[in-house]
Amino acid sequence: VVGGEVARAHSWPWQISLQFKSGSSFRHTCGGTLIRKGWVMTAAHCVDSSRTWRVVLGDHNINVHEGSEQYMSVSQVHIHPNWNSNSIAGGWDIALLRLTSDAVLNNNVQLGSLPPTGQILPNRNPCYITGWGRTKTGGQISAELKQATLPSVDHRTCTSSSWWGSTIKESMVCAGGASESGCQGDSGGPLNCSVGGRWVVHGVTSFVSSAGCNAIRRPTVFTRVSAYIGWMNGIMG
Ligand SMILES: CC(C)c1ccc(NC(=O)[C@@H]2CCCN2C(=O)[C@H](CCCC[NH3+])NC(=O)C(F)(F)F)cc1
Repeated sequence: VVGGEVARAHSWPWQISLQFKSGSSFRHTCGGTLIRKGWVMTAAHCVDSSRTWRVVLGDHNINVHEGSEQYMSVSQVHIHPNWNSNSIAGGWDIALLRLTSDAVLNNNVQLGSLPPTGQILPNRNPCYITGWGRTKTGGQISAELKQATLPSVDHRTCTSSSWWGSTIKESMVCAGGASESGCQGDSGGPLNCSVGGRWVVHGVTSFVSSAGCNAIRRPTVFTRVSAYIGWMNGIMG
């Protein structure tokens, strides 16, 4: 996350760290959202390589064992069937991870709320991106979970020629302001939007400009969760 601030610990208790085994330890690669006790929603581009995954729940500083963490193995990766790893602009950048055991819900670990099918946010709806991604273009990932306000940018603006143009599909959400954005390592994590006084996960962090994370007129692009409710329910049962 570029800009914003370090989140108060466990204030986004559905945020997970997706990590892969590297030698004898695990490395953070993406974010994700706990949506059922046994299911995590993330980005397809995070899991389209065969690795040994683990999901860490209830984390704040990913480099420190704080005692609030739950370490879960992944028994199945369900990547959207239409996902094409050669075309991030094609959309479909969503995946579900089946955990080997159910999370224990508590103050540090809670389920994220999903929007109803088809719900589209009004322009400039208040939203926060959260993640342990890089804190500036080409920088290091953050040890502590960060948050930044990213007002949603409506489709008409985001698809205009001086913005992202036709790269943006109906199944995507743009959000970002001047200096705040997502960055590498935030992929797969939630775009948390305030709707009716409650936090609803409206986006899965998908991509930013290859010219820089907070490039002007290239807001962060998210998979629109409300376009995939049916698919997710079909998988999770
Ligand atoms: C559609 C096309 C014009 C296009 C648009 C944006 C990009 N962006 C990128 O490639 C930048 C640079 C590093 C990774 N990255 C990204 O946007 C990666 C997803 C890459 C998936 C492709 N393998 N996502 C993220 O960094 C983010 F923001 F989600 F955390 C690449 C191509």
